Order: sequence, then structure tokens, then C-alpha cells
Amino acid sequence: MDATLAETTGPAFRTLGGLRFSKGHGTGNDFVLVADPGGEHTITAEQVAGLCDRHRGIGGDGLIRAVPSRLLPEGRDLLATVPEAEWFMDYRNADGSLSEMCGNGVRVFVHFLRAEGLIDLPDGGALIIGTRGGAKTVVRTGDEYAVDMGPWEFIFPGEATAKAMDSLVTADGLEVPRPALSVSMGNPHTVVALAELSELAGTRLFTAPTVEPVPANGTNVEFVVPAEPLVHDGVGSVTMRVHERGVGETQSCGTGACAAAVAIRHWAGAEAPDSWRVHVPGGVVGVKFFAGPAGHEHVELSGPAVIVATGTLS
Ligand SMILES: N[C@@H](CCC[C@H](N)C(=O)O)C(=O)O
Repeated sequence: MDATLAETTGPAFRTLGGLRFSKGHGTGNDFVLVADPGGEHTITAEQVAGLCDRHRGIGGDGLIRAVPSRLLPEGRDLLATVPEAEWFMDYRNADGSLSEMCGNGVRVFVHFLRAEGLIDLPDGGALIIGTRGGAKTVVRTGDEYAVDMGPWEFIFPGEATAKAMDSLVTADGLEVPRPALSVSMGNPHTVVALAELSELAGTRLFTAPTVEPVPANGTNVEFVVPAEPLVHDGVGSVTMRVHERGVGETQSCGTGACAAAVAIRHWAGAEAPDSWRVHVPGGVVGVKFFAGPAGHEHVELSGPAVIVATGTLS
């Protein structure tokens, strides 16, 4: 956060006095959650940054507002084709910027809707929600959730298919720029393969890695180390750290885990499996590829969701 913003977050944050919030996480990717059934809380970018500030606010990698889809323009557009998507995940990064999608956020969002009594979702039941990245179907198993994240795409398809790499990434702690592959999961990702876990541990992510060429709206950068052997009992395994756009290094990134599995599977070739386990600093998430409608391959993300606290802003 820059100095100007830091000076203003105090007062900006105070105007939200009385607002009820929860704090939750999915494999350590943590969020401030606000229920807004009446669509009355338009939280500014500055206020999001204040709430997500780890020293002066509640602290979080992002803020999620639960609002009925009919009460915001993006939601109304979605309801025209998916009338079941009653609740909309209004997601912001910790710096207040918008992102199209947040995979861990979707699971925590649905868990929060349940905890607030806003939905009734029995074990094994499915719910369709609205997001800026389109409608997503979420299936609950206990306090674990599996989300159909929709189809993935290469961001630079020509390069990706011809060379399997489309960009170079430079990061503090890595001696030379590394080849990488850019994948859209609704939001942009650039995946860099490293050879060793020691190299992954030595990569410093206090400052943002540079990506050349960078996708049009910036990118999240995943550093991944494939397991050795890559596949065990039909499931592929990879270890990942991530630098998120609009946040910094986080403990986990659901869409990043999906993008990492897409890239590793692409690099591994025809024998690569459709089921993956992605190990992140905050835990493990599952990624599966399956045939979706209209001939598109879809990606399923699964993992836990936890609410750790609920309170009221003073
Ligand atoms: N942590 C999220 C991704 C959040 C958005 C990202 N920082 C972006 O700007 O695209 C996830 O779990 O997917």
C-alpha cells in the first residue's frame, strides 16, 4: 500500500462503523466477508484497502460482499441467462481492485452464505452463484466445496501451442528470467516451472515478479515445482507459491492452482492425468478436468472453507 492510501485508510474505514463482517479463509487465502442482502453497502476501493489492511484493519487478501444478483448491474445481466444465480460474489482484491474471479473465494462465499442463514444447502447439494467471471456451480460435501470453474483458455494461444511457453518471468532470487505460460481462468495467470523445491523456497515475492509480455490487465504469477514422480495413483502433484495481482504473496490461490494444473498438464503431454493435487503454503486443493457443455473442457476446484470470526466494525 502506498503512503497516501495508508494515511487515508483510517478515516475511510471509520465511515463503515456498525457494519457486520466475518473473517474466513480457504487454505489460508483469507477474506473479509460482508452480507449485504439489501444492496446498501457500496464499499469504496479505499475502504476495501482499509478493511484488508493487516495492521490497521481486519486484514485479508480480499473482501467479499454477498449481495443479491438483482441488486447490481453485472448480476442483473447474469440473471437474464442464469435465473438460478440468486446470490452474487462481489469480490475485491486487498488493494481495492476488482478481479473477475476468485476460486478460494467462491468456496468461502458459499460457506459464509450458509453460516449467515442466507441459504440452505444440504450435504451433497448444489448451488449456482453469480460472479464477474460468470455463473458457477458449487457442490457441498461437509465443509468442503467443489466448484465448476468453467473452461480455461491460453492467453496467448498461438505461442502456447507452438512453443508451450509464451513469456519470460523475472523474480527476486531467481538468477535468470524463466519461461512461462499464461492461462486465463476468467482472471489472468502466468505459470513458471521451477526444477527444485529449494529454488521455490529461494524465490522472493515481497516485490512483484515482472512478466514479459504481460497480459492486458496484469497477471497473477504462480511458481510451480512438479512432484517427482509427477503422478501417483493416477493423480498428478505439484507444489506452488503465488504472487497475486492486487495483493502480493498469498498462502493459496484457487484459480492459480487451476492454471498451474493446466500448464503442467500441457507441458507433460498426452500421458498427463486429469486429477491433480496442488500443494500451497496454506494447504492442499484438488483440481480436476472434465468434459463440460458445448465441447469445452471445464476445471473443477475443490477444497475447504472456514469462517474464523464474526464481528461488528466499531
Ligand atoms: N486468490 C484468488 C484469486 C484472487 C484474484 C486475483 N488476485 C486477481 O486479481 O485475479 C483465488 O483463489 O482464485
